[in-house]
This record gives sequence, C-alpha cells and structure tokens, in this order.
Amino acid sequence: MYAIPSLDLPPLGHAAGTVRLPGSKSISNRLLLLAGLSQGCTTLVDLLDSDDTRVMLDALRALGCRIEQDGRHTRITGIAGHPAVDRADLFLGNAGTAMRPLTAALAVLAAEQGGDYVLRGVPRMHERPIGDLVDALRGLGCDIDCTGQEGYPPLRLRGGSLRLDQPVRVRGDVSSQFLTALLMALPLATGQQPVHIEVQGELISKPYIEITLNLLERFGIRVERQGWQRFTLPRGSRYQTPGEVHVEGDASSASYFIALGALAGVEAPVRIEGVGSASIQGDIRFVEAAEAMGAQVVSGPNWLEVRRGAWPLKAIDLDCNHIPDAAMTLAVMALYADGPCTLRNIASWRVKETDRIAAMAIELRKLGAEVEEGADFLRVQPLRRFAAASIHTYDDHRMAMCLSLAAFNALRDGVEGPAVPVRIEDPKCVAKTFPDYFEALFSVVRPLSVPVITIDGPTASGKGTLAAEVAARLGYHTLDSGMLYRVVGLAATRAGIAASDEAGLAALASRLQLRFDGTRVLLAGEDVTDLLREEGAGVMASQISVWPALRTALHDLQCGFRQLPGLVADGRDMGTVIFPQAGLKVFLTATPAARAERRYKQLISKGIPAKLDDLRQDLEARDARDKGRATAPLKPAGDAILLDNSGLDVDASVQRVIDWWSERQPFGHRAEGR
Ligand SMILES: O=C(O)C1=C[C@@H](OP(=O)(O)O)[C@@H](O)[C@H](O)C1
Ligand SMILES: C=C(OP(=O)(O)O)C(=O)O
Repeated sequence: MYAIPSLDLPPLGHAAGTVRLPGSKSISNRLLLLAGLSQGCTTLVDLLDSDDTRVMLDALRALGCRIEQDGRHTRITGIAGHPAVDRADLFLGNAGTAMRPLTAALAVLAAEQGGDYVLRGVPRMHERPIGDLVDALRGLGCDIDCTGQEGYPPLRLRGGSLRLDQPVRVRGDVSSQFLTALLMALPLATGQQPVHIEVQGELISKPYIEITLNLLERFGIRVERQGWQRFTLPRGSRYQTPGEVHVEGDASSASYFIALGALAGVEAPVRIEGVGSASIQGDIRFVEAAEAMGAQVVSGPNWLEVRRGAWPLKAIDLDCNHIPDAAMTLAVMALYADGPCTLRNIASWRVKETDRIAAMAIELRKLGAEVEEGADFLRVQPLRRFAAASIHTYDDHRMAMCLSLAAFNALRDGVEGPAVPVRIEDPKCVAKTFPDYFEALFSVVRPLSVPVITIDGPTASGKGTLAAEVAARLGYHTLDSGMLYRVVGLAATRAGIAASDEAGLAALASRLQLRFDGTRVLLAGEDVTDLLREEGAGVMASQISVWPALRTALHDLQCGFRQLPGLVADGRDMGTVIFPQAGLKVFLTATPAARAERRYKQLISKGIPAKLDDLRQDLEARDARDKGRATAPLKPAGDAILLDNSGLDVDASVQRVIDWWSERQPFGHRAEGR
C-alpha cells in the first residue's frame, strides 16, 4: 500500500498479465456477520483483508466472537444470537456493509435481550443517511437514538420491545443496505412467528439483495419473496453455519482491470482471476457495459480475460442503477470514447464515501473533460487533450482506483499535446476495499517511461540515506548501486577471485544469485546485508569497480531496477552512465571532514572500532580512485544539481530534493506538502 501524500502515475502504456483479485467486500462482511450470529465455527476462505472487513472483525470480537486467522482461512466461532457483552462502543469506519447490518442486528438483540450499544464511524459515515433503517427498526419497537444528527450515525441502541404483528416497513430508494440489514437481522426475531418486510418506494441497487438472499440461504435461511416488494422470514429461521465458505473475488474491484483490458490490452489480454461468469455479485454485469463500449471479454466461472476491441471506445447511454459501484469506472472510460457517455439513475452516488457525482465531475474537469452533472446522472465528453492533474480522492477508494485509468492518455488516438502523468492524492484510501490496488496495477502495465532520480556522490556523503528517504516519500523503488559492487566484492572474496581479475569478476557478476527483500540483500539465499556494510566490503567495491567489463555486466541489472512508479538510484555513475535520461540528477557532496565524522559516528554506534583520521585518509584515497578511474569516473553529470549537505540535516536535504523534483512536475507544488 502507498501510505504517502500522493502517488504520481507516469503515462502508462499497454497492459498484459494476470491479476488475482482480493475477496468481495459485500460477500466478506455479510459472511462475517452471519458467521458471527451463528452457533459453532465457520471457516471463511479468502476473506477480504481491508479496512471495511477489519472494522467488522473488530466489532464481532468485541461482541464475543472468537476469530482465528491462518493464511487464507478465517475461523469464526459465533455467538449463537447471544452477545458476550450487553454494552459496546463500536467503531465502524466508513463501512456501510458493517454499519447498516450491525445496526439492525444489535437493535434487535438489544430489544430482545437488553443491551446498550453505540455504533459510530469516521466523520463521513456520520453524513451517510441511515434514517430509513432507523425508522424501520423503531417501527418494530427498537429503541434507537441518533446521538448526533437525526437520521445519521452515531447511533445508540438501547433495548425496546419488539412488535412483530405488523410487517416491518423500510424505504428502499436511498440504499439497498437497509433492506439487506433487516433481512440479515430479523431471523433473530422469528422465534414465535414469521416476520414480514415491506419495501416502500423503488428499491435501488437490487443485485445486492440477491447477494444477501443467496448468502442467507447458505446459512439455512430461506426467504420467501414477492418480487422486490415483500419478503418473509419463516418462523423458526435459525442461522446454521455451512462449515466452510469460499469468498469470491470482488467484482467491483474487477471493473478497474476490465477497463484496463478494454483500454490497454492490445497485444495480449488482461486476465482477472477470482471472479467470472459464475459470480453472485451484481457488479459482474459491468462486463456487459464494458462490452457495449467495445471490450472483448472471454470468461470462465471464476476468471475473465479482457482485451481492447473497439478503439476509441464506443459511447454509451446506460441506466447504471444495478451496478452503482462499478459504474464509476465507466465515467473514466468515457474519456476514451467516440462520443459523450451518459450514466443514468445514479443518485445513490451522492451518499456514498463522498458525493461521487460531484467529485467525479470536479476531477474529470481537472483533466480537461467537459462534464454535465445532474441530480442523478453524469454526462462525460471524451478528451482529445489531457491535462496533467492532481486528483483529489475524497477518502474514496473508488475515486483513486477509477481515476488511475486516466494515466493511459497516451494511448488515445489522435491525442493532442504530450502524454501526461496523473497524480493520485492520498492513495492509501484504496485500503477500504483493495489495499494493494496500485501494486496490482503496476504488475500488469507497461510504462511508457519510468521516472528516475539519480543521486551520485562520493563515499559517506549520505547518498544512501537521502535516496531511501526520497524514495519513501514518493513511493519509488531504490537502487543502491554501490551495494551491487559490494555484493560482487563479497562473492569474489568467497570464490577466491582476485580484485585484479576483470574477466572473472564480470563473469561472476552476470551469474549472481541476488535477491532484495525490502532493505535486506540476499546472496544465494543468505542475508548478507550487514556484511556488505563493513568497511572492507566498501574498499573492495571501490577496487573492483574500476573494471569496464564488470561495469558492463552490471549495467542491465541496474536498468532492471527502473520499475513503476519510479526509481531513486544512488551511486557514482547513475546520472552519467546508467540513467543519463533521469528526470532529476543530484550530485551530493560534503567536505571530507564532515563525511569522515559521519562515517565515524555510524561505525561507533554499531560498536565497530574506528579512528577518525584513518577514516578521513581512506575516504580521500577512495575519492581520488573513484574520480580518477578511466571508466565512469565519479563526476557530476553536466545537468546535475549540486547539493553540499555538510551543514544540512537529512530532513532538509530530503526536502531540497523533493522540492526540485516537484518543480519539474507539471502539477505545481505537491498537494499535501511534505
Ligand atoms: O450491500 C452491499 O454490499 C452494497 C450495496 C450498495 O450500496 P447501496 O445499496 O447503498 O447502493 C453498494 O454501493 C455498496 O458498496 C455495497
Ligand atoms: C459504497 C461503497 O461502500 P459501502 O459499503 O461503505 O456503502 C463502496 O464500496 O463503493
């Protein structure tokens, strides 16, 4: 996950490869609640692990469920309709699928057994309506206070007494989750008589009710229904655990990769695993919408393969009420269409993670699009010239994921102006349902060009620290090229290859069994990170790095580090030889005295004995050798910016580099500052 203020996506090219989807949010949270209310143990396989499911798991734990997690398996021992506590204060984040169903379940339990439960969430959750559900539950005899604003969480549920002689009436035109909540909770009240639910007003998002009915059935509850108006829970309904249930991949999350295939699956398809034609999720019908826009889709029961068909995409005019979440993806695909696209019947977008109609219109306009927004529709004109935009994401995972698709602007035929990057602000908001979304995206797209920052400089100038910090701030990868020479040095010493054996060293370098695990370096499976930091390894690296054949052998290996979303490479010839096209080149220096002092402190703090004078002499000798070697000598690239950090702390140096980098981006200053 990218827990950084913003993530810059460079212009992206063709896509190919396989993405395995995380579990469905809607299925995961329903199964968790049903398992939690059942008697006995239910094993959920491939449950979604994200913000929305974590709040549900925390709530179930607080109510007395036992939860054990082991790899792909989550085991829940339910409370059999009897919470272990009669008071709890539950934080449910911004998870509608936790807030709404738990409200109904706890309101019914509190009315039947007594209790005092508070349900709250993030500030946006306190702006998302729940009044229709509260009214329905009050009509049933539950005692519910809206402790903030009437009709919105936080809620306090305190007892009451159930009246089941009349049908429970609930409005269905703001959110289907209210009906889902009642369907999942009311089996708790069928001890003496059946319970009837009547839906008032036009029910929206109907396919989500199908998911609810399907999963209730797996827990032994067969709901009788008359169309979408009337539902009956038979007398004596009891949750019976099915034992083990597999959670299919999330069909709404699939929409981004279906769109990706339609836009960029040119030479090969994008394969999506985890969801397919056998899905019980309504959002699988996004496939039809994508096909209407020209995508070519082949599917199996739990996979899809999507390629580009029509290009530009074909404009559509679609009632999207049945796919409220996935439809957002169509709004961004519309930028690549051959005419205006209209998405209708989407009023519910206004009461989700943010007002999604307004947010989508604002952000698409930043890209240059002409957008018409109505109470319940959005019309998007295609774009010929994309503007580089910093996309605000409103703490809405889907805004971040959808708008990332604007980074394919270079693929638009007849596009005017240069290919532009897209900045996604607060990228970690994807954690609501798809924490590794960007990693998944990067694994299947080919960049047109990956941004590189090079930081070259003499030994002990602090390149490594600066590079690591800059990379962490930008979400970029790092290449510590000095480390590669150290690894070769270490491997050579072990293999008995002399520092003077140029051919032997080059041959060794080309067959290195090297792997990086975060900041750890593994040589033939052995963690050698600490050995590489020793002085001897540095001296050996400097001696062997004079050999042209070795430098050539390591060239391709180093270029391979240039991966999305970007690279910060530090060394001695990063800007001059390996990445001459880098977007920013920094040459970092400090006086020999300052560098010797830093190295001295570093060694002493690790308990390694050292002498200041010796260190200074050593590093002056290394400077001379690095500067004097015939191949790739240490010198600033012509277009490098010099940074003398003798009098700067790390934070100040990092900020300088970030500022220089920001100035070179087409977005203006980084949105959230540091
Ligand atoms: O029941 C569900 O799992 C959901 C129902 C839909 O909400 P609405 O019924 O409010 O449209 C959908 O947007 C949400 O992401 C999940
Ligand atoms: C509307 C959404 O979430 P929630 O389950 O919180 O309603 C969503 O995931 O798009």
